[in-house]
Amino acid sequence: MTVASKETLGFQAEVKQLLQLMIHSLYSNKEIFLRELISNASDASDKLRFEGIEHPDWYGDDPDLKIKVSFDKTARTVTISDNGIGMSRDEVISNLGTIARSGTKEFFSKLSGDQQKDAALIGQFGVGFYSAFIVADRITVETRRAGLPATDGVRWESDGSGEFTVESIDRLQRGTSITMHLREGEDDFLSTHKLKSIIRKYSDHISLPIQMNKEEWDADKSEHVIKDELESINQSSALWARAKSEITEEQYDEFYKHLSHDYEGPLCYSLNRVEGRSEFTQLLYVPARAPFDLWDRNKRGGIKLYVKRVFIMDDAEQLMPMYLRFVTGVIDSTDLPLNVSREILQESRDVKIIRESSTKRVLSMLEDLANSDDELKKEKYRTFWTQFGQVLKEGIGEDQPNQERILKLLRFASTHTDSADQTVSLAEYVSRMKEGQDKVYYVTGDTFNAAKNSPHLEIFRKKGVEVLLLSDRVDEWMLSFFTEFDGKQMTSVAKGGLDLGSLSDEKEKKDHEETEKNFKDLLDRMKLALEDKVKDVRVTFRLTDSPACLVSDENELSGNLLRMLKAAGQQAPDTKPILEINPEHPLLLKLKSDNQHFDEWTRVLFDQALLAEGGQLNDPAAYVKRINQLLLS
Ligand SMILES: Nc1ncnc2c1ncn2[C@@H]1O[C@H](COP(=O)(O)OP(=O)(O)OP(=O)(O)O)[C@@H](O)[C@H]1O
Repeated sequence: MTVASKETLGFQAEVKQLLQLMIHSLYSNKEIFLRELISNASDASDKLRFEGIEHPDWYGDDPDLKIKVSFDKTARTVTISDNGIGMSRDEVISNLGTIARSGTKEFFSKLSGDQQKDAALIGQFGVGFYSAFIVADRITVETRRAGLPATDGVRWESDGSGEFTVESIDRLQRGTSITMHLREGEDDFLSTHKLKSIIRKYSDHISLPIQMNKEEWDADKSEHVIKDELESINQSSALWARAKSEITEEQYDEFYKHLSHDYEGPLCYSLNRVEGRSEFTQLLYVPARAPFDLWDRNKRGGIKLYVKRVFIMDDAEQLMPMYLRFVTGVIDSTDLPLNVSREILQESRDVKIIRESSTKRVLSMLEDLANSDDELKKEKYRTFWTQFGQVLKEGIGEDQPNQERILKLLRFASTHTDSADQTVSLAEYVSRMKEGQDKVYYVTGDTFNAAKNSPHLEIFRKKGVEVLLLSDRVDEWMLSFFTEFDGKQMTSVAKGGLDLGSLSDEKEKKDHEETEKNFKDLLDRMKLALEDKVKDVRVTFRLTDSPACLVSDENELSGNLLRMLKAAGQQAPDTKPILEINPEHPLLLKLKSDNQHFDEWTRVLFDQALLAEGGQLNDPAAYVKRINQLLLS
């Protein structure tokens, strides 16, 4: 197929929207465009280094990868050039005309129209190439993909208002040149000093040289003149390969932003060189906020793999367990082969060692925050937990060898604070346990309120025994992987017979036996009335205010888990709950002595117990009808 030499195409609707937003909301931080373009140029060089392993001829007579920044005062342009992988015509059209990225839909749905809030969101989404339009009213991109002939060059041009043009050109050198025609009033950028200082501020960590023409004072002309000779502006060594003492906080931060496309700095980081059986460097960051696509299993980011400084792949998922997928960073291995593939990674012994070591590093970083007395670190751990706690919980099932360590990092809502904030650790719970208490009690619910108001908690509140309130979707699943903490059994308050052990005294126990005998008759009749609904009806002493509640048998799935399974379209076993009644409640006392409408009352009690624990009625209309009949009787 022959392509028309010059064609005009429209931007994808989202690009137009993004451009509008960006120009208005990021103006106060406009110099970031340079960081974004240099970051892209660096990625393009990484890609060439990788693809060049198989195609060494692509380097031709231009083997030293570098980035050049220049400006032209007369034409009022700034140009950033690289000799990286470049783009073909098709790549130009899709890369610079659309946004093909996971999380795009979520991003657009979160925009509020409020400039400040949206600016933060855009930053988080990643501003990228299009940020150049903040300072430019026209952009010209000239590029040629490595490996293609000089006649396959492409020129892309746009004023950012809705359309762009693409045409074929001859281009001798491979790689990409981006020329920004500056808007009125942006002449500040036409200065060596200004550009140098922006590069040093944001892009010092870039591992290839970023070069500019030297500028020198010419005594004869009495002015600064620009020479042909080039100089490097940055240190141009991989950040993780530098001595720790030479890396500043800002450089760690900027490198993180380059890796993660986050506009905020990380929560914490850790740089280590591991020597011994396996040799590698790991620079790992925990972000301060969850990305749009945390729950998307195909999300980008994660760990970049390098072998002896050569970039190999993005998102090397073998290097970090799934439950730590929020960690961003670089692993640079000395032992892996350069032509390593994802398949090889899966089986490599070196990769296993790296993964185990990285996992331990991340857990240590988190422990350092979680166990610190420093207010700032404590606050950071709270932030971490709010953003990533639910993901970390997956580790309880996924990473048995580190389960003990992860358990100590868990934080829960609890009746101690009665707040939805998850701040209580298991160790804290244990330290507050009552004299004679030998179990860790918890309740699960669909929502925090369902858990907090569960009738099962009544006796615990009365006796002042703390109960953990669990309402994250992952909780039930997680609980199936650990049965005790610090030798204390994890015990659901909604399962099995309530055994408060030595928390009840002898007299209480005697009274209970007596009551149970007294109610035997009533229980039998209720059981008959609810034959198809329940497994058993029994007396309970766990309730103080509610007339009845449902519990499941010790070895059966809880009502909450059954509902979750059904909601997820999964096969749920057909189990019946146990109805427990409060022998002191007036409704039960009435039922005991009054035979009128016995079956209706019993059904209503059952339905109410189901509603109270967050369940749904099978036949809500029948329930309403029954209540109305009873109200009238
Ligand atoms: N200098 C370049 N050389 C080769 N390809 C490039 C270059 N600059 C951009 N691209 C291509 O254009 C795509 C879009 O760039 P853009 O900056 O908008 O997004 P991104 O780099 O993928 O993510 P972010 O927006 O977070 O920077 C890149 O993914 C890359 O494929």
